[in-house]
Amino acid sequence: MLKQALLIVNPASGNHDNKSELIDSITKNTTGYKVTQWNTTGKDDDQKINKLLDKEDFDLIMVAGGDGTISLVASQMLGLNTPLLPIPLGSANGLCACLGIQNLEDSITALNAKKTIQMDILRVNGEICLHLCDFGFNAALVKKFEENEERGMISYFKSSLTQIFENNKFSFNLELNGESLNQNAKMLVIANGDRFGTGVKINPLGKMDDGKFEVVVLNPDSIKDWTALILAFIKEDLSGLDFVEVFQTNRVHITNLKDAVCHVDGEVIDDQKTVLIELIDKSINFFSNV
Ligand SMILES: Nc1ncnc2c1ncn2[C@@H]1O[C@H](COP(=O)(O)OP(=O)(O)OP(=O)(O)O)[C@@H](O)[C@H]1O
Repeated sequence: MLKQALLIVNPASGNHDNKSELIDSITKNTTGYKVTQWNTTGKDDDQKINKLLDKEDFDLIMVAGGDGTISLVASQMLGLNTPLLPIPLGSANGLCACLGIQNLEDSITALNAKKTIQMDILRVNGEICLHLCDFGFNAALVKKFEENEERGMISYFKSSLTQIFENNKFSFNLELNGESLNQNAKMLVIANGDRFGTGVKINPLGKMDDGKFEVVVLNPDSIKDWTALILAFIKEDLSGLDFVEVFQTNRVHITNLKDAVCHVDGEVIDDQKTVLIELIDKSINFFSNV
């Protein structure tokens, strides 16, 4: 007897010319499943997905979209045992990058290998966060991208250089592991995963199923520091850099003293003066290739 799969598709995510063929090939490649497709609408999708999941018992949930769509579906699956197969059809796909899923073929590989992890989930001021949340340098880039039409790696590189020369300085108070720490930083990253969607490994210690997350404080101040940081990213090893500190925890309270821009899984959230980030006691069963 065929198992039941729900395929949730965001028709508006990413920028794929051949999206409908990709969606068709998902159904063709999931042999053994009867696939029901449901498209997001951009309005009250959380409630609609909640109803769908309530109405029927699915054996598999597939989500084709970007981080925002995967996060939306995941937020309705807390406490469910049903595995979630992410299919990277967004523009950045940071979460999928951390799961070793770069494209549709990788999703199918993970499905066929039946490899899943019980992924830790963070809550950031009440909102679900699967992948990472950061303040300062990278969040300002994400915000520029949201406001700008320009896309692609060249534009990302140009914006990064501008940001380096702008040299915006931020400071934060962190309450974690029973300590209160004041930190100056160009960027503060709260990471469940190990990398950005661009592939840059910002958190080499990151494991998404280890019951903790990392707080990475980066404060490069000179061209020499930035060069050392870029080399460290290439080597995927941030150890030995005196302007980088990494803390592991399951709860941090952040006071954003100089109003750094913040984003959660790629969605910019402005005016976050105080932010509580904690691991919640429920995980989600995600297909993964790592
Ligand atoms: N049918 C729809 N029409 C327009 N917008 C939609 C529709 N369905 C969902 N959305 C919007 O899509 C956004 C989420 O997109 P998502 O993050 O998945 O993709 P992305 O932005 O292309 O990728 P990434 O987050 O990886 O950069 C939400 O803002 C949601 O409101």
